[in-house]
Amino acid sequence: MVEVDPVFVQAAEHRPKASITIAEGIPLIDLSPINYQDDEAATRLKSSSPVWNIIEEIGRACKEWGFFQVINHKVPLEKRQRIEDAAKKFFGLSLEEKLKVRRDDRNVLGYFEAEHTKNVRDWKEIYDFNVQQPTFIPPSHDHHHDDINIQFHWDNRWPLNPPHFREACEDYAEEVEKLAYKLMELIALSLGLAPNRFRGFFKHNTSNIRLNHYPPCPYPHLALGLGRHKDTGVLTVLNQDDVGGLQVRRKSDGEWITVKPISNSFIINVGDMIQVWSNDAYESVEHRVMVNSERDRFSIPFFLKPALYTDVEPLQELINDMNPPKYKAINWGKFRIARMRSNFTKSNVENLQIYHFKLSP
Ligand SMILES: O=C(O)CCC(=O)C(=O)O
Ligand SMILES: [Fe+2]
Repeated sequence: MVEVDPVFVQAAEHRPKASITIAEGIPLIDLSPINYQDDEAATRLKSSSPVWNIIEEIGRACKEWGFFQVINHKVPLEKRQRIEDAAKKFFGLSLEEKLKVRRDDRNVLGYFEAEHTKNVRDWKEIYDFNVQQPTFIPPSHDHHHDDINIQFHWDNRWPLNPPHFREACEDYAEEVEKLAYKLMELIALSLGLAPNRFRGFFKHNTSNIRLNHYPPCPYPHLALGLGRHKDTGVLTVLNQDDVGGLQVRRKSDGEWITVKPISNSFIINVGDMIQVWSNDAYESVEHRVMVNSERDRFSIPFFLKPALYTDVEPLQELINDMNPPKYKAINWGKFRIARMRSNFTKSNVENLQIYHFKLSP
């Protein structure tokens, strides 16, 4: 009998059910008609009808699910395989080796094995790196050395092993970032906005990639690889392997639905900041990760995030007398840092959420 470490045990209502529901409904979108990789001209959208069909499908998926999957996305398979391989090799190193690049209470990037979500420890180990260098930009223009400016740093910590780890990570990041910007154009169009409406928010972006490793767990009925949460950023582009375990909370009935892995696809989900920009037209949806007792699972999310100094608020074009703004401005830097703090330790208070910024009706 394996002794259960109580730090990992989920409250009864948050444990996975014995019977799982596989998602039929998560829309699968074929991006074949979108040729953003070819040349300069192709990066501008051609408004052919197949492209408009995709825009419509994306709009519907964002409204009904907050999630969709894409195939024929043009991220080269070889780059994807290289980072997957690098992740496996990195997590296969000794703990002592991995701890050399462990994140600490000043620098939030690197390896971490003790993350908590909603105050319960996740059954996983992770490695985070930021996509843009230099990664530290003061969250406000007024250069005050207040709490926020001095508490955290974002400096990538690259391990010496495996060899070419950094290169594999950076090459993949470049590709997946292009896909994320293209998806943001499509999302903008689906909201009736100019395709480049969001682009300016990412000049000094704080986007990051996370390598997740969920080892086999002796009590998968009690623990979760990653507890229920919503992604705080703008958009997530997730690469999951063939093991499965991601569950999405279906908006129509609140049921947890397992997302079936499809090879060489990406799972896309709307983050909190799209919810605010779109004034709740598109909502960020809860999801979680189940573990199993037999197989290691690996996943690689790319989190698209704005510059720290960005004030995120409902977009002018989307609000009017009939649809007044539902949120006051959220400073991304402050929001992110408040959430970062809560990831480090167990605490009794709920962490900061976008609904704390809701304006009363
Ligand atoms: O591992 C997964 O499938 C999901 C990961 C995730 O939701 C996250 O890291 O925010
Ligand atoms: Fe997530």
